[in-house]
Amino acid sequence: DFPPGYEGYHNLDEMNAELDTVVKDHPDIASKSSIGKSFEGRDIPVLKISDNVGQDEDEPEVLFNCNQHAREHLTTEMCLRIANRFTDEYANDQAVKDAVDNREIWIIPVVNPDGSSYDVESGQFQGWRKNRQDAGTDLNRNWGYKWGCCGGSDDDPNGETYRGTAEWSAPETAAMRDFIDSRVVGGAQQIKAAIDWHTYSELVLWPMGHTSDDVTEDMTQEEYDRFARVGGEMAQTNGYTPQQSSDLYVTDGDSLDWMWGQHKILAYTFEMYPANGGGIDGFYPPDDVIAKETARNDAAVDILIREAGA
Ligand SMILES: NS(=O)(=O)N[C@@H](Cc1ccccc1)C(=O)O
Ligand SMILES: [Ca+2]
Ligand SMILES: [Ca+2]
Ligand SMILES: [Ca+2]
Ligand SMILES: [Zn+2]
Repeated sequence: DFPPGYEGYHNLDEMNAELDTVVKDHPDIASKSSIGKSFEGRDIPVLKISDNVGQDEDEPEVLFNCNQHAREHLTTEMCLRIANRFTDEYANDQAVKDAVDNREIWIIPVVNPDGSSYDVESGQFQGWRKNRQDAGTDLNRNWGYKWGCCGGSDDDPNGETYRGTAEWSAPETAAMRDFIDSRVVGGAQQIKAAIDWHTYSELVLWPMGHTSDDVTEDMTQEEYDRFARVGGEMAQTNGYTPQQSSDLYVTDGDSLDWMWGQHKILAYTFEMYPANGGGIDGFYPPDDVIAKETARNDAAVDILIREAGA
């Protein structure tokens, strides 16, 4: 479990219990299911929030996914903040009610349950990033858009950005693919916008990651400009720095390139608090920052949900 000073973070059992409580307290607007299993056989839960939650309604869909990278535990707290806010506030916040009544919101708090569990189970942080398949695959280099194309990942299994043996070789990314693919209804992808949450550096990132070019075969100038405009709006509200993800460094097989390249989902990564933390310690802020550093993103989340209907 998490060490002393970190009790406020949810381990896997606590995360699942939290989702169950949300559904129990709000059965008409929340439901829980699984998108599949991790390498070690753990469920990867997904929460759906919407009016008439048991129906697939013709409403723009939005995806928030967290904890692709095991040690980035603050992101799980971000996903749980979204889950709680859009259910608890439904009755008394008109903006929240409008969002829930006119969107279908999907929340995946832990994409990498094996890695996340391994990172804390000894009671001492392991600084682990990858999944727990063999020497570990970096899930954010294993997605299937131009996988391994561009020097943005490692072919050494011991490397921190090891891309895996093939695109989708990690069960966790394959489960994400299958879930997102399943949201194509009548030939149209229903998920219009997404945030893939990471830590740390306080950045709002948009595709493409595999090249530093703004315009590519899969991104027009207009589409790039929309990413930048909305990214700038969101960064305005949380004080993060907005930029193309490749401005940070080139990546291939990352989530954003596939979500946009394959499905034209307006997909961002938020790198959360701290701005800089001096190496490994930056991944482990004490639990007394959770409330502030998750609420800090409420307005950006609202912008993304609005934008899904644009
Ligand atoms: N969270 S992080 O420190 O690993 N940074 C991310 C940054 C990132 C996120 C999304 C697309 C490209 C790059 C990474 O996967 O390297
Ligand atoms: Ca609905
Ligand atoms: Ca729908
Ligand atoms: Ca509705
Ligand atoms: Zn990350």
